[in-house]
Amino acid sequence: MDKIIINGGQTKLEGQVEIEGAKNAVLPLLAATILPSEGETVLCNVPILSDVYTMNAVIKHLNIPLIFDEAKKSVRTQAATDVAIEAPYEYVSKMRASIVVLGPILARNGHARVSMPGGCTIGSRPIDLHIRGLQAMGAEITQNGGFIEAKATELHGAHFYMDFPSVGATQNIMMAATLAKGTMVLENAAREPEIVDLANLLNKMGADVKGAGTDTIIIKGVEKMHGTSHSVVQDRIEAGTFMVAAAITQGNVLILDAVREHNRPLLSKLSEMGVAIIQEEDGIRIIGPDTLKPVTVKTLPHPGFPTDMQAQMTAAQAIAKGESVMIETVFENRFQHLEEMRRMGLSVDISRNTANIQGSSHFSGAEVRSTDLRASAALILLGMVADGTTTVGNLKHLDRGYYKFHEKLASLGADIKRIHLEGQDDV
Ligand SMILES: CC(=O)N[C@H]1[C@@H](OP(=O)(O)OP(=O)(O)OC[C@H]2O[C@@H](n3ccc(=O)[nH]c3=O)[C@H](O)[C@@H]2O)O[C@H](CO)[C@@H](O)[C@@H]1O
Ligand SMILES: C=C(OP(=O)(O)O)C(=O)O
Repeated sequence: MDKIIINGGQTKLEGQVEIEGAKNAVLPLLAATILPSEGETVLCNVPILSDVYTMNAVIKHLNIPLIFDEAKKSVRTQAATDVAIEAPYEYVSKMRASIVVLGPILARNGHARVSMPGGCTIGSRPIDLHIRGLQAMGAEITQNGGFIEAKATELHGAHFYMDFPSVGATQNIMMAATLAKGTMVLENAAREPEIVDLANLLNKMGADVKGAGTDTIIIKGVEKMHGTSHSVVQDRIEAGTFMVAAAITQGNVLILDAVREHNRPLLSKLSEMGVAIIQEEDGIRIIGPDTLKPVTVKTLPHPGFPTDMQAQMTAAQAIAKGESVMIETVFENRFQHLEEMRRMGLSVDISRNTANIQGSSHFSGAEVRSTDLRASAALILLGMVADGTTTVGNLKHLDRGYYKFHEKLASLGADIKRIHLEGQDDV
């Protein structure tokens, strides 16, 4: 078991930080390597994360030769002629995003079996929209023994309206439609930058996808697809996490190559809090003020405020002068970090999906435990401004989405280290 130990209170982060390729982009990009029937695919700027190893294992299990060169941060796959049909529980239970292999396996084989993803600590993770979209394209879907099984003699295009712009359902339907007969029109589609990145890869592979990044995506089916090369888009959530880190420590940090367009809602809220945001040639500089102003934030699908930045933003609201409000509309159970933050002195009232946070200039270090991926980052952030020592445990969540997080913070001046305790496992 590992723990992160932070001596906080005095830190003012300074310097510049490099951001990895996006976890939430690379996972569907890896799933897309199922689609080509010829050639090699090379993905560059691949982040070194436990979720990437899990998705690599799924792809290899499907008979697709894959090499992950960590030194070059690249993944190479060879198109397979005999793609297997099943993604077992072993992988899907580790990572719900593995459900995005359903559409591509079905497109290649006319038959796919994927273990049901189930819920997770941040809320239930239903896949009704994935299923209804594939059914609209002619797939027959059954659920049995914890598996979802999809069969289609021939997938065809259709009009499908999603009553919520689900990221995963958009990706699954897009990928299934690339090799279908005719034209698929997907309305109220998710608009995240990671959707655009997937569409770009699919088009380089020979697919015909238009409109990604808008709420209507049109996919014209093609006969076959081929390998290509592609660089993964930058992780806007990792970039956003470092923006908040600079903002709360009265820091001055250049987030290298950060894309303003991808982080517009966060930058707008940070600016409302009094943070200086300067666009430079090499990235975006964030300068934290002496005192942050309180803000009301509501999470929404892109281009609204991302739920994946909610926990980190509450660390900023916690130290703002006055009362802030956080409304979480995407996942029903994503406030567990606030309970841990109470151990450090946070005063918060939580009622259903709304947290009223009383800002304070005094927090004290404590032993806390991360409950999910972004909770782990948020606790580390608050640990940097709390007096004394904060110890953050259960880091398996952090390792799903952040590469060398403590080393990057240390290089900006934080007093932070990671220790390994023999013989004790995360639970
Ligand atoms: C690997 C990845 O990219 N993960 C991201 C992706 O997750 P993911 O793709 O799972 O998120 P979705 O956009 O699908 O889910 C958002 C909401 O829609 C609901 N829903 C979803 C599908 C469905 O068939 N039915 C349904 O009701 C979910 O319960 C949830 O309340 O987008 C989320 C929302 O931005 C992010 O927090 C995750 O980091
Ligand atoms: C919730 C997240 O990821 P996932 O969908 O992979 O659980 C996240 O990245 O914050």
